Amino acid sequence: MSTESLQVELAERSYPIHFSGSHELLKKEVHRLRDMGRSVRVISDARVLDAQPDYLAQAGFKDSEILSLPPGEQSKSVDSFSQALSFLANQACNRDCALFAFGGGVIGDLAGYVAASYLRGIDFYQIPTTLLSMVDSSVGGKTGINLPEGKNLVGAFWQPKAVYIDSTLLQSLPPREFAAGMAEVIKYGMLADAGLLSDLEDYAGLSAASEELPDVVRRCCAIKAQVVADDEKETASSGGRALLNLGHTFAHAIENVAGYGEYLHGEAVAIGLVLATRLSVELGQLHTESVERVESIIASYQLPTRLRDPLPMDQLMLAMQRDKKTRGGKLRFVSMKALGEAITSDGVDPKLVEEIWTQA
Ligand SMILES: NC(=O)c1ccc[n+]([C@@H]2O[C@H](COP(=O)([O-])OP(=O)(O)OC[C@H]3O[C@@H](n4cnc5c(N)ncnc54)[C@H](O)[C@@H]3O)[C@@H](O)[C@H]2O)c1
Ligand SMILES: O=C(O)C(=O)C[C@@H](O)[C@H](O)[C@H](O)COP(=O)(O)O
Ligand SMILES: [Zn+2]
Repeated sequence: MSTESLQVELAERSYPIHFSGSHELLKKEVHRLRDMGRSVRVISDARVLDAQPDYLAQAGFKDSEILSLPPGEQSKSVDSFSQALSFLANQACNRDCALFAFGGGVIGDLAGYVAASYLRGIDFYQIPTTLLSMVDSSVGGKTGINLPEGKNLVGAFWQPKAVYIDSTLLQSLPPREFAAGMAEVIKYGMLADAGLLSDLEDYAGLSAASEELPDVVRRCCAIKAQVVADDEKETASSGGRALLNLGHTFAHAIENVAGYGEYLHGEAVAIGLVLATRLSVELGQLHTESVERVESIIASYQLPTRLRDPLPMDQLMLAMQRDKKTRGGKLRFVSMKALGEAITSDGVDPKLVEEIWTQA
């Protein structure tokens, strides 16, 4: 098992993802920035700061440099965005200020978008504290916030300068949040790595204490780093970065229609992965037994495979129309031609999609 850093190769915007010794490396970077006369600020949430009260101080941050927001998806909003910008402006942060995100995907996405926007762009670093943010959201530079009309409808591509992954932070993560992160891990197996998917079947469950976990996290980051390096801004006409969206056209509609926070992002992704598998079967790309296999893997990681209660079809279909992959009013999905090999499928018949929703 390698613990060496990975590099996201993006020419002058390339950056490392650190695994081993990441807390020490973070501390060094904070000192380096201060030695250069630069200021540092952190955006985090109250639950993370409660669960990890000493982590930031030990890395060299002062309390006055930290903005604490309420935990949860509701903080990925225009209001929190505005509050964070005012925090920086009130402290007279200049362009030499470096902003650190200490939290899960909500904090990372929000802080990244703040960094992309404040003074037209300042340096940004990711310190992910959830499994989901370690394997997915801290890497790749998709930043943004939600609107009442749809998930992640506002944002920017803004790459971090470095990502510091310290899996000891997961010791305080609640089991439901750990499971949510596993949904994105399963997604990587389904979209690009059949071997990872069978390993997940063999493990039949993982926790923060599992010896296999660091390797699983690194494998996911390696897939993401490669996909992002090949298609940073999701502009490939087929395949490319859009493949990381497997299950998400369904998932984002669920999150939006049920109300943000009702389903965790990972829980919605888990249901979306089952629906994307069903869609692939209906499109003639996968064997029907794949549905049972995917459901069984997802359930073995304590994730839902179905909606708790039905959601209104018209609202789900409307939310899907706002998906960023939609082109010329036509729905574009990520499907699979094999478990472990995703593809993009254009112009999927909305009637078929409605039929798939009835099985959610
Ligand atoms: N930018 C991307 O590429 C990308 C990828 C995947 C998901 N996302 C986004 O990420 C978000 C979901 O992220 P998430 O699942 O990390 O949720 P989150 O950021 O809401 O964190 C989950 C919860 O766990 C708590 N928490 C975090 N770390 C903790 C720790 N170490 N100990 C104790 N509690 C801790 C938080 O306070 C929060 O209540 C969604 O908004 C999703 O859209 C973005
Ligand atoms: O990094 C990507 O690209 C992804 O699609 C990763 C997803 O897990 C993530 O949820 C992302 O935020 C979705 O992006 P969106 O463009 O569909 O909003
Ligand atoms: Zn996701």
